[in-house]
Amino acid sequence: MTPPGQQDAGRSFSRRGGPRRDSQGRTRNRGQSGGPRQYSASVPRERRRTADPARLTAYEVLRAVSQDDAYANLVLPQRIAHHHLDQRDAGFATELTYGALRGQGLYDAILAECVDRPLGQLDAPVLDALRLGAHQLLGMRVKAHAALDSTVALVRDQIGAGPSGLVNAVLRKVAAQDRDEWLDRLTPDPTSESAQSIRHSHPQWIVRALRQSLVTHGRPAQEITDLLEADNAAPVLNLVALPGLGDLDPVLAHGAEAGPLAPGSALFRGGDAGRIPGVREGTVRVQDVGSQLTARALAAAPLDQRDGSEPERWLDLCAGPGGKAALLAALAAERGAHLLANEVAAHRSRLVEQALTAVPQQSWSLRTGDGRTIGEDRRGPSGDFHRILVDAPCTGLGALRRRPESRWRRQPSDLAPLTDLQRELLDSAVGVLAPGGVLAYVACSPHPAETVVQVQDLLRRHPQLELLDAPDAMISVAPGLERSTVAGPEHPGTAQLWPHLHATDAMFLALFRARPSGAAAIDPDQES
Ligand SMILES: C[S@@+](CC[C@H](N)C(=O)[O-])C[C@H]1O[C@@H](n2cnc3c(N)ncnc32)[C@H](O)[C@@H]1O
Repeated sequence: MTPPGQQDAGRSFSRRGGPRRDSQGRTRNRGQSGGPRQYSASVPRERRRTADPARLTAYEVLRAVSQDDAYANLVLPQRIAHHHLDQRDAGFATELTYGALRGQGLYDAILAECVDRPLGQLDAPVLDALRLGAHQLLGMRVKAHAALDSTVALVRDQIGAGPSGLVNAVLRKVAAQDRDEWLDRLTPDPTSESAQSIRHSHPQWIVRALRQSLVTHGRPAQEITDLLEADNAAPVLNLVALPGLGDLDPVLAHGAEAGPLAPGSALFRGGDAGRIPGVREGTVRVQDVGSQLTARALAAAPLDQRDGSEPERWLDLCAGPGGKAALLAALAAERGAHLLANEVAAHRSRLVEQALTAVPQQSWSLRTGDGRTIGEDRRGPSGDFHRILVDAPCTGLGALRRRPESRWRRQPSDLAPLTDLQRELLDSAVGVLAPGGVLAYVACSPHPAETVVQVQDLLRRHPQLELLDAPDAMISVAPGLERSTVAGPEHPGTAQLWPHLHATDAMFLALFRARPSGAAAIDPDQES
């Protein structure tokens, strides 16, 4: 497939029937006549002035991300629709946007070698355009002349003629070496942490945190390379047919394949999710398989000493935007249980409501409020919940492949306030957990401080809790899952999924059960 703009660039290149000459008759274009360069050497002034819509789309998303702190996955579909991109151009714009965002660390390191001033002194729009050019040159199969010509046209069109000469000159330097040559030049010792940070385009503190996470969860430290690579691969769309509501057959007939791990799941590589049968109706939902497994494991975990005379009450304490709530509500509806979905942010609470529209109304209700005050609404023991999900706000280090810009936004200093909030939300949840009820703690992060340390601390603070076997609960809903890949020897009761092993987000799950009143507490240190 010829990338957008590549044919155009080729046409403008040959329109004059041979190399261009300057007013003295000197050849301006040595790239066409068999020299090593593929790009046009024509002066920028003579190039096309308009940006092609696919590249313009990617540029607009990068601008929104760096200027307005926008989320690429939310802005990109809007810009694709605005520019009426067909499927091919939409695919190109998606790869260009996400690739440039994920690869930003590597591309900035390369650009820094090619610019005669610190990158921070470049205008932000120019830097974004350079990143797009660099990704086309080094990360996509776009011919060098097309990458250059189209990026310069984009700059002329969107920023002005002034910086187009700089962009042209810088991208020529970038194009003078291929990706491997750049990697060798920038990282002579490829095994060092700083080299891995550049090679795999992750901030160094995240490389360190992920390596530490692997070791904590019983994985070899060498897997860090696979993990970082998995973060950079475009994720396949994961789908779930809501139990009792969604139908997977038309989804499979539409070109999806059955998901190998989770029941009722499918994987789709064909692009536009909106056209998949059931997605518009909300009975089939886009949801990472790891998320599906954590919700299903909570629903499957055994309660203790319940007589079953009254319907189970379930709580999703941090529900927005509603992915797990929708799956839980559908499971609750099948079992005659009721789910209360709670979310603190009003706009995210509305997203939860939308996510739940396909589920019968009598099976769920919504609360918009701080999860830390949920106990204040409780009136006597009837307010206690039998199954509670605490999918707390976290660093999201486990979902870097799906949120391409997030690795550059997160800071190490984010960790402490997040772990404080996780602890407070967990304590609040324990306060409304019925005796014999099950609490699931989920984090979209493998970071030790957000996972196993939270578990140990919670068990210490609440001796009435026992740790259930989360890997077992997961395997009970996903028989294809190998225990050794989710349970480490030091924390065998907790489950950790990995992008490079399971093709899911790095989701963490711990399950706790409140001992029924009167049952003896056990020393938590012996238990975990
Ligand atoms: C990791 S997300 C939950 C994802 C969700 N379970 C899903 O599957 O779609 C965490 C959510 O917690 C919400 N949140 C943050 N602080 C909260 C609080 N104090 N009480 C309740 N929710 C909170 C955030 O707004 C965010 O929507």
